[in-house]
Amino acid sequence: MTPIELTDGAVAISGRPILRGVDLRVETGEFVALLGANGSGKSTLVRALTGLRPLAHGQLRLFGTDLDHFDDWQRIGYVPQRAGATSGVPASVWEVVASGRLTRRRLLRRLSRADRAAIDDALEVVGLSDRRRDGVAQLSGGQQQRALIARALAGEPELIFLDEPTAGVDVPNQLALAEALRELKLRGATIVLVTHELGPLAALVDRAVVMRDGRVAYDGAPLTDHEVHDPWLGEPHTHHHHPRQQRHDHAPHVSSPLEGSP
Ligand SMILES: Nc1ncnc2c1ncn2[C@@H]1O[C@H](COP(=O)(O)OP(=O)(O)OP(=O)(O)O)[C@@H](O)[C@H]1O
Repeated sequence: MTPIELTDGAVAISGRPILRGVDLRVETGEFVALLGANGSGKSTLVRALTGLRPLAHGQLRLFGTDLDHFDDWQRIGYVPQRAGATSGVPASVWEVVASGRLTRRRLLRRLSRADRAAIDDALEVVGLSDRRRDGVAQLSGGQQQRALIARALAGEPELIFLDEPTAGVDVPNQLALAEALRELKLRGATIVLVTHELGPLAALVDRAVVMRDGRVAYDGAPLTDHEVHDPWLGEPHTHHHHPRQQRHDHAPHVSSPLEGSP
């Protein structure tokens, strides 16, 4: 089942059009980077794709089911932008990660062995096993970000959205994050990641979707930062072909960071 199929999606906030004519299809196991300038609509698109922001127009299907009928939310993980996410929460790292297991647990049941194993595994993947007893407030910003990612991973989602996970994160933490995402990708997860700059994540990304003024301006092979700013992208692409086709078309001309990798 195709994880995401958005057709002609539009979002308006307080009557102002924010997204228009957005077509986005993401296949199982794809790692898609959502790029674009501040205010271009990346976060709004992710909120629309997770059902948090209603569509004014268009159709969204998640895992083959129309959003109106979709109720399998445990298949989806969402790591929102970090600002304020953990402020004032006197929880331990383990508790934060364990909270991500809630959607899989029956209310008022004790944690099962499977729950505990998933929590341990998530901590391991993001490299925070040794910090499990610490309060989240004791962690650096980058480590807090990893704890939030582990929380999403504890639910064992098949499709995961991450909004700016590397913003304000130092290089060692970016590398740890890239490691965690590589592991997720190896396990077959579908990943949609919002970012300004790919940095160490570039090698993992299969496809770049560049937003501009609430529309998809480019959908295809990942570009280097230099190419994203090239004048030939000045005219928004009208996005007629299938992304795979487009990626193929571009492959010979684009020095993608992926070329030559498996
Ligand atoms: N809750 C809101 N109320 C009013 N306007 C909003 C709201 N959320 C987003 N917008 C507007 O929608 C547009 C797109 O915002 P969005 O956050 O989706 O962009 P973005 O590409 O994610 O940018 P950033 O990188 O700054 O997060 C912006 O003009 C923003 O001001």
